[in-house]
Amino acid sequence: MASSLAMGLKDRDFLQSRNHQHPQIPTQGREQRTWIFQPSTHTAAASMFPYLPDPWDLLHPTSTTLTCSSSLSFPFQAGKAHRLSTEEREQLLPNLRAVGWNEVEGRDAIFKEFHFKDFNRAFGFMTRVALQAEKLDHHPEWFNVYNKVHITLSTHDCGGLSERDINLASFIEQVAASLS
Ligand SMILES: C[C@H](O)[C@H](O)[C@H]1CNC2=NC(N)=NC(=O)C2=N1
Repeated sequence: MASSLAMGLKDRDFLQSRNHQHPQIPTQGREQRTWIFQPSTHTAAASMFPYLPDPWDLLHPTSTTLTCSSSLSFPFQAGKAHRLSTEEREQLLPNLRAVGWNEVEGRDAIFKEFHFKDFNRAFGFMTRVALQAEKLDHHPEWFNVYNKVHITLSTHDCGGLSERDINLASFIEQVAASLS
């Protein structure tokens, strides 16, 4: 079954409430979720720091309707992470490779190097990613110099790649696209 790199932005509270309602029945097969984003608010801070994200946008992501698809089973953010199976890797990794993510040699992790126009954009990108990472309780390993950001994703809790990394990579792609 096809899966999409566009799946992202899965809200932990939402997942937990789904899990709470149906704890014994993990949903198998394709998941479709639609996220309706709210318009951005304009604040003094936003005009002073045009490339930093508006906190409203981070809590209520903006102005786009995003349909999220996943062929993987529910839940994945709540509960223990599991390493991606061979089948899941075959589905998901080509999508990631297509947008510049590569597997790390000698380690079960993925890596991508991002370039921005300047430091402001790089730091705005990192700020958005950091806040989402904290919300998901899933954090990137990263390195920044001026306009470059190197990101490695792996799940320490299970010692390798999990769907949490795919989810975060998907979010990262959306943020990078919005800043380029
Ligand atoms: C205790 C806490 O939930 C864990 O340490 C979280 C935090 N952030 C994390 N980030 C990443 N990349 N992998 C993890 O396994 C992980 N685990």
